[in-house]
Amino acid sequence: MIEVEGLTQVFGHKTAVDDVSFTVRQGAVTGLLGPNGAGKSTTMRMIVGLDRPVKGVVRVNGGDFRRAERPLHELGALLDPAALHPGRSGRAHLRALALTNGIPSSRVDEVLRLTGMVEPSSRRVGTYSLGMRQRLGIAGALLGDPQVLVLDEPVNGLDPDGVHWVRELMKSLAAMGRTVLVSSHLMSEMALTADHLVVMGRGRLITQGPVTEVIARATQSDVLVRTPQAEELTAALGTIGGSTRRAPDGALLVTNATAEQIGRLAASGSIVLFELTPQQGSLEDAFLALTKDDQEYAAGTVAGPHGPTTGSEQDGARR
Ligand SMILES: Nc1ncnc2c1ncn2[C@@H]1O[C@H](COP(=O)(O)OP(=O)(O)OP(=O)(O)O)[C@@H](O)[C@H]1O
Repeated sequence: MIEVEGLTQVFGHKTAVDDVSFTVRQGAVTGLLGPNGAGKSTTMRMIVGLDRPVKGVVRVNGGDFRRAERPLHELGALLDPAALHPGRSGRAHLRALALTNGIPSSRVDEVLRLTGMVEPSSRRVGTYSLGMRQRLGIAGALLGDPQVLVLDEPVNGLDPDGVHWVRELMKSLAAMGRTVLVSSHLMSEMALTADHLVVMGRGRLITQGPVTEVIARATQSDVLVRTPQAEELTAALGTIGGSTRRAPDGALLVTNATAEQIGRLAASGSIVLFELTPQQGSLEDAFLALTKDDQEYAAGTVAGPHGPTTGSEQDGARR
């Protein structure tokens, strides 16, 4: 378990993380989401003890991870794969890590096999692709077979096979009772992987909770209805405060009424229904709704050959 209480980090005049509190439970994958610059990496760096918060407390399995006797058994982290020594081979990098942490070198071979890195492990890290660095970083995080994993953008640069592998790995670690905190910008991937979410924006906590709850809270849940008696159904729904609009394919999208209410209304009014399907918003819809006021770097749209391109990370839609 990871407990974060009132975590705050300041860089010069910038409050990168502002009084953030959340809990990452064991036995689940928790996704840490937020727009660029939201403070995710800074939060993760404080959790793993790389940076000291100006305020707040982090507890890993109830204690201070920086005082752990066998840190790699307690917590494994993937934070910055670019920070690997380019002149060392992948195997040498892991061996050095293992040696300094009292881990047998047989475990190096195990994690190399687990991450599909046996073949390139004798090559210098400087020759690795981004995806290979990610795999080596994950191998390092797994080296101590830790109870807690903190992975910053682990699927960045991985091919579809690698993305699938990381997803299954995280799920299997959670199923074994481990604590997994992972950040990603890939909402479709997070929707498939995470059980819980922590959403940040501009350094602050926006929301946290089970994925389905976060989506339900942030998106409108319509019910899709197909009926040859759309007008009658719309009128009937009006009596209970429901409203309808047309989907592009002609179906009705009903707001402010549950599938059960619609079914009952239709039955009592002898209205024929061909389909009655609750629609759930996507995680991407929820993310965009939750963070719409917290986009530090909002891009503009390309207006076409005669219009200007507005907004960019450089010209700063910073508010
Ligand atoms: N060492 C640092 N010195 C100064 N500012 C920093 C430093 N590290 C982070 N920041 C700033 O703190 C804010 C949060 O950055 P952080 O990298 O934690 O965000 P993030 O959510 O991980 O973003 P991204 O999704 O783009 O990786 C940003 O405005 C960033 O520029």
